[in-house]
Amino acid sequence: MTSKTSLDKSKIKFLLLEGIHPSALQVLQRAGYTNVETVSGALDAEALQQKIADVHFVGIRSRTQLTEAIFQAAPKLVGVGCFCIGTNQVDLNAARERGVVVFNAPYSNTRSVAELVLGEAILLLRGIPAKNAAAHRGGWLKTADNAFEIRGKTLGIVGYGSIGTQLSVLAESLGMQVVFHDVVTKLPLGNARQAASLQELLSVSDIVSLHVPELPSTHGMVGAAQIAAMKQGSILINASRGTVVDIDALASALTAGQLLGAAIDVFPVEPKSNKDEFQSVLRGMDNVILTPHIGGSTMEAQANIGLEVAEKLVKYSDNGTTTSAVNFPEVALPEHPGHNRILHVHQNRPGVLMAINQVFADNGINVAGQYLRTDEKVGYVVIDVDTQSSALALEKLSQIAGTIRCRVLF
Ligand SMILES: NC(=O)c1ccc[n+]([C@@H]2O[C@H](COP(=O)([O-])OP(=O)(O)OC[C@H]3O[C@@H](n4cnc5c(N)ncnc54)[C@H](O)[C@@H]3O)[C@@H](O)[C@H]2O)c1
Ligand SMILES: O=C(O)CC[C@@H](O)C(=O)O
Repeated sequence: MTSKTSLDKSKIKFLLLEGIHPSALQVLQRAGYTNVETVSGALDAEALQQKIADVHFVGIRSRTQLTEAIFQAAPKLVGVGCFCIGTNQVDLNAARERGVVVFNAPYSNTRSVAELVLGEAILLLRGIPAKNAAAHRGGWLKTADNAFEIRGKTLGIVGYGSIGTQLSVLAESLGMQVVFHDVVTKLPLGNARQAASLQELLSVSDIVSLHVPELPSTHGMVGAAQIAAMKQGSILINASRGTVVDIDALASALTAGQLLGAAIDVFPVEPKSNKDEFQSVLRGMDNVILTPHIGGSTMEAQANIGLEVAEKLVKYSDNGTTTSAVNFPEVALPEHPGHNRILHVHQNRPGVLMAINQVFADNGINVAGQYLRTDEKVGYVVIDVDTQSSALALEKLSQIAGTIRCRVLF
């Protein structure tokens, strides 16, 4: 599979889905990319397959599934921007094998999630969701029964990464004790401590909050057995991914009164748009805060994400830099004044690099700069050449066996 692109900016097409913040559009336009289509929601597979056929860069959030079939339908695609943290909605291998670079925003919404979780913990400890629901129906639940301060309570954080650590610091500032569980040994912040196991965390925590990525190993990691191991009267919060918690098991534990309450922001199946009905066995439970996957949805976070990811796409499109790509060899490149830059993505197997260099020797093309990074599957070579040599070099490099994609930047 070989393809070539060497387009001026007005011909490079961007498709931004799922209501990505206008800050992204501004970055693209400032950088000279005017061919940008924005769509407020996600597209279903069929509509996306049609629309993506002539697109070079696509921007998505968590609702758009970029599957192998979608990549097959996108011969011109060179880059994906996930305007969020999670990249589980993208088949990262399918992208890499086609030379499509995927970027995300690993930090911009972490504070928003941490703040939401803390707010929910306070509200649930006081029984506010149920009191609020009752008041809306004309009820008056004035009681201190089962209402607690957050001070002195133990917060169990599962997944001590960017969000988990922020939450840890904020929780301690409120006087909480923090215990965390992670598959990696992590430096505890403040007075937090790493639990010996998930089991231990569940057994000591008043509130358990989940912050792991969607992975095969996190699928169903909180099921009936783990919920049963939680303290009587404790609280479960999930703002990670819907596949992490067995919702039926959670509903049973809430009905049985084992848990005081829960806050769930992410679900195994989420509505495709704001017009579709949300279905869950948790609907109607007054001690459960249900939110529509908005942990990271604040104006601040979305504006920052728009800037961050759009800048990464622009940088890759302008000069080939792949720094912080989630599926691709990372190369930080200088500018290339006075030269054309060729980007060559190839299968990482013996002989390809030699063939690349042979092209320059055989054709008398002087190399002004060369940069290489590989991973186990893919090699990414960037070569700066004299402007008059780039067409010939592009033609010859594109013919090398093992070439996935070759294009030139002016
Ligand atoms: N609700 C929202 O709107 C929202 C917003 C942002 C992120 N998220 C989700 O939250 C997740 C976490 O975000 P982050 O930025 O903190 O990610 P991160 O990668 O910084 O941290 C994840 C942590 O989980 C740990 N981990 C992985 N597998 C584990 C396992 N099986 N058991 C225990 N720990 C495990 C990792 O070692 C890492 O420390 C994201 O992947 C995303 O899915 C949701
Ligand atoms: O904005 C979204 O759709 C996803 C937000 C969040 O889950 C993330 O992964 O950053």
